[in-house]
Amino acid sequence: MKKAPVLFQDLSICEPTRKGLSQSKFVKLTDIQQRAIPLALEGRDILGAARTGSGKTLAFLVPVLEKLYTENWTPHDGLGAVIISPTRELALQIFEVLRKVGKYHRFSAGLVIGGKDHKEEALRIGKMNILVCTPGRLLQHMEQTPYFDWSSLKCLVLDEADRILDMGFAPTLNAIVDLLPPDRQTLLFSATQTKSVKSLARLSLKNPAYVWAHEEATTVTPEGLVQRFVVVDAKDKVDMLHSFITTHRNSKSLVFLSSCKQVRFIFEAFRYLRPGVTVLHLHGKMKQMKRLAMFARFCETPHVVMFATDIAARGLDFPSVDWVLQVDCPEDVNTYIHRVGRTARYTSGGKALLMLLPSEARFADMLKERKVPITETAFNQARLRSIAPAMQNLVARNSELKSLAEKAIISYVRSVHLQPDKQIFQTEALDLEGLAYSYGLMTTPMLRIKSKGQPDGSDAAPGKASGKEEDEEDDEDEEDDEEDDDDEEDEKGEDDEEKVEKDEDEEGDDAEKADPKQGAEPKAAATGAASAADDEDKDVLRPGKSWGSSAPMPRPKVAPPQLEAVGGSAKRPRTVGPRVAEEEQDAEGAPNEMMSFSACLLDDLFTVRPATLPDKKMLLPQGSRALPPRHLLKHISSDGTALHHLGTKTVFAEEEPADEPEKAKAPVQPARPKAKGPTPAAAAAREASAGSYFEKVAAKLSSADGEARERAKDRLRQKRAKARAREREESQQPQPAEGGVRLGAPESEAPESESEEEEPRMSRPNSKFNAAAVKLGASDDEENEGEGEPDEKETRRRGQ
Ligand SMILES: Nc1ncnc2c1ncn2[C@@H]1O[C@H](COP(=O)(O)OP(=O)(O)OP(=O)(O)O)[C@@H](O)[C@H]1O
Repeated sequence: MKKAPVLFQDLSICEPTRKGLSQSKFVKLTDIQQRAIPLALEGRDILGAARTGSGKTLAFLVPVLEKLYTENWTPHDGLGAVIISPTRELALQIFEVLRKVGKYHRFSAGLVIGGKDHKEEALRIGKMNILVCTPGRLLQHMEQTPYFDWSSLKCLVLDEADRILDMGFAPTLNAIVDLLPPDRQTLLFSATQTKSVKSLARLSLKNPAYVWAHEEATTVTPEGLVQRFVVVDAKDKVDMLHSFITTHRNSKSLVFLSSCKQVRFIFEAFRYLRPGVTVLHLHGKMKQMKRLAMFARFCETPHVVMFATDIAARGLDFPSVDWVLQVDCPEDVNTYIHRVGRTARYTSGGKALLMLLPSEARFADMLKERKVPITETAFNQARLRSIAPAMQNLVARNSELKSLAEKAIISYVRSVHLQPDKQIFQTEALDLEGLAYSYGLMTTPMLRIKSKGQPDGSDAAPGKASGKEEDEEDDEDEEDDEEDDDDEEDEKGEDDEEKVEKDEDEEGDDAEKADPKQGAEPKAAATGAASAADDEDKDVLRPGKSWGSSAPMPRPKVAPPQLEAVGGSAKRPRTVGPRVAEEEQDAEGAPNEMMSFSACLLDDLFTVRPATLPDKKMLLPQGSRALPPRHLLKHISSDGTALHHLGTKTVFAEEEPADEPEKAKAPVQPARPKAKGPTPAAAAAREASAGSYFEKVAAKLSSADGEARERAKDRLRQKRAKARAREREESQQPQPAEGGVRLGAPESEAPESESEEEEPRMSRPNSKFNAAAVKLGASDDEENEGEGEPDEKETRRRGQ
C-alpha cells in the first residue's frame, strides 16, 4: 500500500499550487487531506467525511486547482469547476481560501451568491473558470444568463454535501445536476454523512472513493472539544444565558437559537441589558451586507457574543471561538455536531454547552449513542441572577421589543412544533407561560392550533424551510428584514395595534429553523401534507389568526406581581429605542458603507477582462455613494494586501461627501435607557429623532397629490402633538421600583457593554478576509481594475 503523504511537498502537485499552499503556511496535511487528495488527484470521485474543523476545504480545493492545471485550462476555456456551498458565508469563506492557495494560478474565479445584482454578475460569469456559489444563484444564472456556458465543466464540488443534498435544496440541485455534463469529477464533503443513497445516485458518481477520516475514532466531534449539557426549565433559559454571558466576558462565544425572531429579540434585549461584552447577531433575514459585516466582525473581535440561527452552524471557520452555547435544542444530532464544530477547530480546543428542556433530556442520550462525548453539568445557582424583572421593564416600556418578544415566542413554538422528532420536541410540554415570563411578557402571545388537513400557509410545511432558511430565501428574507427596518423607522408614530397586525403578517415568513434535514425521512420533509400524515397531532401554529376549527390556546396571565415589582410602565419611550440604538451601533457600517463592502466582494466578478467592463462609475448604484470602506477595512483585514487591494477605491472617496467618513469614524454613542424621565439630552435626541421621522414622512408626502397631502399633513400635525404629549407624560413618570433595571442607568452603574461603543479590534493575522489576487495569480494592477456594484435585490428565482 502506498504511503500517505504527510507534507504538501510530498504530493505530486504543480508549482503554482505548491507555492500558494506554502505561502498560506499550509505545510502538513490533515487526516482527511492525506486520504482524500491523492485519490482525487487520480481522478476518482470522492465521498469525504471528517470531523468539523479538520481541513476539508483544502481537501477539495487542491484537487480542483490541479484538475484544471493538468487539463491545461486557460482563462479562455470557460467554466471548469463549480463549488457549491449551502450558505453565502461559507461560499465566501471557501472563496477566500481559494484566492489564497490559488494565487499563483492564472485561472479566474468568481463568487456567485444571492443578494447581489444579477445583471452585473451575468456580464462576467461567463468568463469565470472556477465558481464558488450557492445553489439557487447558480441555477438562476444557468437558466437566465445567455452566455453562461458550463458544457465543458470538469469538476463539481459539494461542500456540506449532506446539507445540499437534503430535501430543502433537492429541487435546485436536481435541476443543476441535470444541466451539468455527466463526464466530470465529483467531490462531496461534509462533517456528517449523507445517508440517502437516492441523493447520491442523482449525482451520478462514478466508482466513488469513500473517505471517512475518523471512522475508527471513539468520538465524532473534535478531540479538543469539551461538551456539557444542562437541563433547564424554559423560564430559566434567559437568566442562564445572561449569567453565562456576564461570566464569560473575556471569551468569544457563539449562541445558537432556533429562529430569526428569537435571535433578533435576544440580541435587542441584551443590548439594552448591557452585559459588558460586544453582542452581535446573525440570521437569514438580515440584509446581505449586514450579514457579511456581522460575519466579518465576529471573526475580527476577540471578546464577543454572537446570537445566531443555524445559518452559522455549518462550515464557518470563525477564528478562536471559545464557547458554543446552544440555548435551544438542535433539530438533530448532525446539527448539534455542526454547531459545536464552530469551536475546537484544527488543533485548538473549545467548549460547548447545550441547554435542554426537561422534555428534551433524551437528546443527550441520542448524542451519546452517536459517539458524542457529552456529560451533564449544573449551573452554579449562586451565580444565577434573575433578569426577568429587567426584561419585563424593558418590554413594558418598548412596544417594538414587546412585539419582537411575542414574535420570538411564536416562531420558537412553531419551530418546535414542526420538528419531526416528536419524542424530543413536544409542543404540548412547552412551558409557554414561563417562556413568556422570561421574555418579559405579561401574557403569552396568542397561538392557535390548526387541525390537520386544513388549508395551510407556507410555513406549515416543514420542508419549506429546509435548506432554504438561509441563503436560498434571499429576496424574501432581505425584503422582510428591510421591511422590518423600515417599519421600525416608519411606524414610530403609528398605533401599536397597527404595528402588531403588520408584524403578524410578516410572521409567516419566519421559518428559519424548521428543517427536518437528513434525520427526518425525506418524505416527511417534503410536504406539509406528509408531515400531517406523519403525526396525528401535528397541527400548525399560526400567530393570532383563526384557522377553521382551530381552537385558541389559553392565554394565561403571567405573574403580574413581578411587573408591579419592577414598576415598569406600559408607556413606551417613543424614540430612543433599540432601533435607534442599532442605527447608532451600525453607524460604522451604515448602509452606504455596507454597499461598499459588498462592492469589495463583488470585485471578484469585476476583474476578468477589465478592459471590457463598463466605466467604473457606471457600476455604482444610482445616487449611492461608493464610500471606500476604509473604516470597514478594519473589519475585513489588517493585512497590507487587502488594504492595498481595496484601497484602490479611494478614487471614489474623493467623490464622497466630506461628512460621511467623519460620521463613520465618530464614536458611536449608545442609546442609554433612562433612569427617570428624559434627561435634557435624551429629550433633545427624542425630539430630533421624532423630527427626522416626521421630516421623512413629509418628504414622502411631497410627491403625493395635493388633497391627500393636506390630509396627511393634518395627520402629521396630530401625531406631532401626540408625540409631544407623550414626551411630557414620560418626563413625569415614576422611577422603577426596587429590583427593576433602571433604564438609562448612569454610566458608572451600567455594566460596561461594548456592544454599541467599542470599535471592533483590528483583525488578526489569520483574517478570513485577506484579499489576495482576485484573478488567481493576477497582478495587482490587473486585479484592481474592477469596481463596486449596485446592491439591488435579486429577482426571485424560478421554481423556488
Ligand atoms: N493542512 C493544514 N495545516 C494547517 N491548518 C490547516 C490545514 N488544513 C486546514 N487548516 C485550518 O484548519 C481550519 C479548519 O479548516 P476547514 O475550514 O477546511 O475545516 P472543515 O473540515 O471544512 O470544517 P467544517 O466541517 O466545520 O466545515 C482552518 O482554519 C484552516 O485554515
